[in-house]
Amino acid sequence: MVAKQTVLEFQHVVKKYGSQVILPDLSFTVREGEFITILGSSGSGKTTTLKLINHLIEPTQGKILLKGQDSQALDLIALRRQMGYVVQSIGLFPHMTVAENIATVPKLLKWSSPKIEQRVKELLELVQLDPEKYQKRYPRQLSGGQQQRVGVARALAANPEFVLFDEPFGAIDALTRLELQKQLKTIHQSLGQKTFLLVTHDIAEAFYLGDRVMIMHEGKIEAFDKPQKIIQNPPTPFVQNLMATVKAEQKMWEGLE
Ligand SMILES: Nc1ncnc2c1ncn2[C@@H]1O[C@H](COP(=O)(O)OP(=O)(O)OP(=O)(O)O)[C@@H](O)[C@H]1O
Repeated sequence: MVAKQTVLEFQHVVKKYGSQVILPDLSFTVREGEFITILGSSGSGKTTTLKLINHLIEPTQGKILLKGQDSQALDLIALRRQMGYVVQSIGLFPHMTVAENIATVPKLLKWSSPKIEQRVKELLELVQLDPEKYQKRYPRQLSGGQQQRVGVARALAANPEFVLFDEPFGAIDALTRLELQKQLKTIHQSLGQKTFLLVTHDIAEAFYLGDRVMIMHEGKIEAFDKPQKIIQNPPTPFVQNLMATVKAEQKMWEGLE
């Protein structure tokens, strides 16, 4: 099997706000088509890491390479075009229909109307919303889960190579969340070469979705490996504690059976 190329690399990235060190020294690589989940407690630097990738913020020191190129040297618009971004608050434009929301970036890129219409339909089908039924609705006429599906469709609209998800299902009820997690996994598999990075503090979500899971604590990587490997061999006391919490929770459920 041919090894997949590295598409993202952090080289000794430091992020500080004033004298507060958020990321003391972060290095890691991601390969094309991987689904990476970033798990960590509140304030561990997960969102900061995502924001650095799409240049919402700049590193204090160190380099971020995108497909081998220093991302600071890249044109910001071209860089953002390669990246879809999905956030917890969804951020759909309230005065635009579902179709208009999804079409935002294709319109900026001046795609033709038939091409945009076709893409909107295709994406709504991908996220399992019937285009006939939903494309003319406004966000307020959708449930939270449906809105988040539109958010995913919008992020994928211009066919970006990277999609960044920041707690996309954080505000969604447990049942819908499970459904969306399954769908997202299928979407990632069906798209083939897209690289997904998803931030969460839900352990089950991170381990279910990630080809590799990055566990962060106080701005440092405590583990970055396949879920099974982390479960079998938790590399640090922090990760061991985290795994022990999962086991304790399982026991609690077994006790109820
Ligand atoms: N603009 C800023 N100025 C100063 N400090 C900031 C700024 N943005 C984030 N921080 C701090 O950086 C740290 C990491 O924040 P970050 O949002 O990356 O955490 P997180 O792991 O995503 O947490 P959560 O799960 O709560 O969203 C926090 O202590 C936060 O207060």
